[in-house]
Amino acid sequence: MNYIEYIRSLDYEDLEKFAGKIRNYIIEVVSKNGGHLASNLGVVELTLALYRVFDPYRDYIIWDTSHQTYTHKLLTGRWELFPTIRKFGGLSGYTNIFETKYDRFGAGHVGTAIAAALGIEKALKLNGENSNVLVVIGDGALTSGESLEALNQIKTLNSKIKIIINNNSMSISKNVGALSHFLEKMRTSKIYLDAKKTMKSRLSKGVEKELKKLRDALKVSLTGEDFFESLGLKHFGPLNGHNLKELEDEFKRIKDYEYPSVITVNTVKGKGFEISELDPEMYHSAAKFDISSGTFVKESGIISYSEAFGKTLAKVAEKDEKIVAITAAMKKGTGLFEFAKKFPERFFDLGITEQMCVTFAGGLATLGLKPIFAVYSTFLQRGFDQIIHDIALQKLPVIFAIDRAGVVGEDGPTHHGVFDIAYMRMIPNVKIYAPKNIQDLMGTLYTLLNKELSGPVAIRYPRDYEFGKFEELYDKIKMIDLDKWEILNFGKEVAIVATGYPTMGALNVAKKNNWTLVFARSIKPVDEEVIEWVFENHRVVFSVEEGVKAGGFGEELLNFGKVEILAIEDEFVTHGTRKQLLKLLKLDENGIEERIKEVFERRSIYEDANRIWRT
Ligand SMILES: Cc1ncc(C[n+]2csc(CCOP(=O)(O)OP(=O)(O)O)c2C)c(N)n1
Ligand SMILES: CC(=O)[C@@H](O)[C@H](O)COP(=O)(O)O
Ligand SMILES: [Mg+2]
Repeated sequence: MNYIEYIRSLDYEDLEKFAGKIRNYIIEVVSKNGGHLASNLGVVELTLALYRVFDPYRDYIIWDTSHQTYTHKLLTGRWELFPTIRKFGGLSGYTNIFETKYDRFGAGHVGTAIAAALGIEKALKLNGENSNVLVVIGDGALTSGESLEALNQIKTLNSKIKIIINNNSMSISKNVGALSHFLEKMRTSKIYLDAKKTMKSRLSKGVEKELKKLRDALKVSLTGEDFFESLGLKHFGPLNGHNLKELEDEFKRIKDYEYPSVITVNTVKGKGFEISELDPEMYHSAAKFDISSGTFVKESGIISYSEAFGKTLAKVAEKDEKIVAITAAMKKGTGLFEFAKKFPERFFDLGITEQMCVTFAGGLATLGLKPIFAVYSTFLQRGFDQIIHDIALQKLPVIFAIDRAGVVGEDGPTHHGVFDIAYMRMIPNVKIYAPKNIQDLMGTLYTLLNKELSGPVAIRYPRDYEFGKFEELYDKIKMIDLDKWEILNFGKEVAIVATGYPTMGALNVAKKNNWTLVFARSIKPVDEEVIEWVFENHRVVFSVEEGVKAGGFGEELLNFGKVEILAIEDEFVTHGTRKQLLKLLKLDENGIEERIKEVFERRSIYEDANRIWRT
């Protein structure tokens, strides 16, 4: 069925009913699979109106971040497959050019759409093609550096793109920063909206030009100088993002507009499902939930790495006023909730500005504060230059709490945190630690916060959890000799040197097979005494890490002897549960054992043959 033709055939009453049907379908599927519920519920009408006026099969509609593209997916040929979304082998939770070419540009990270759209528009022009190029971007994503860089070039590039701002005043948490205040004023200015309505109804067609002038002046007087117009874009709206007719009328009006334009659309994040409307932050990236109560389906008695990190930080910070925490719009995900509540003056949510967060932390560190930037591994990729140029070069004692290190699960390849060992390890002056479990993460953090640091430090930990209670774990917390590797099992022939999350699985394998297991909490520096002992006393040495092989921990060990590296090969990892992916990568217990036995057998056959040949 061609849903684009179908939605165009409906009158507004039926279209509204269809919007309801889409909402129910999204709620039903997300309740089973998890996903970006609130963001998607907010853009149902926006997507319908947009696709009645513009053509997703002909025009180029680029969705920023693309976590809000479920309606787009449903309308562009994926209705039946939708229940597979985010599941292993199923649809991606984001736009993906390998899924369909009507996902015009893949994303997952914030702020890429305007730049991509400008490139696409230029390419179309150079190819002699003529299609509309549009961007749909959230108010949160709009504030990221890359969006602002691209906005700044629109006029110079003679672009005609149309940018639709989905203005719901939310990033994941409340949106922050001056631009968000500007949008918020636009959104809530009842006077503006009312005045606009009155003017429209009172003035005749002939004075429309005057009306527009008046409207612009009014906009400026209420919100300050119009940010977008000062960049050379025409600014329309704000529109009611849940009024299909209002949206459609305005989209039609600007369809053939010859200038670059911005249309602000006010939406309610979580719209149409009371539970998510009331708490859009909780249902931004929702786990599976019970539809009637909204309760998340999760095991009881568990604690996540993020939670343990955040609670430990908040506790230690009670006694140390120098500790300050930074997030790039990820307060909830990184577990900084408690810290933010307890120490608002020492907590900084700088919006989606990973680069800035790194340098900001550097500034804090120069004057003796103890900054800790809690950030997902995949998003810290944005701050790579800043880590080198602003932090490491100057040996500034900034702690990078790298959450979601390793495979993250259902978010897939845009979000897996598999590159941080490689991108941090290559930088001089940086120390990197990878705890083996939650107790160890707490001890590592506690130690780092209680000692004098000589330069930047990273701790990496996964999107995972364990059974346990924070208070009990905190009672057992102790200072750790961080750079000392620990031999957790003494065995024969084979030695496994493991770092981070896979260590505990590897330990079971080692015990079962009477092999040596060394836990390398410190990826950098290497404990040279222990690694030399390992090579002197074992026939085959394996390294295990949850990260890419190229530039990873195993490669560091190659400087000391021959190592069989168990890590992620040179490929992007798909989406699925963390368990499924670790199995796929052979980094779970069975996989580690299987690979070691395979290599060990191969090596033994080779060595035996060699011996026979020599005698
Ligand atoms: C570079 C980067 N940093 C952080 C994130 C995490 N993140 C995903 S969506 C989002 C909020 C986006 O807000 P907005 O664009 O307003 O979309 P909404 O969900 O409100 O519709 C954030 C911070 C990301 N995807 N990419
Ligand atoms: C779209 C995005 O980048 C975030 O919403 C991300 O999906 C959150 O991931 P967690 O669920 O791991 O916090
Ligand atoms: Mg938003």
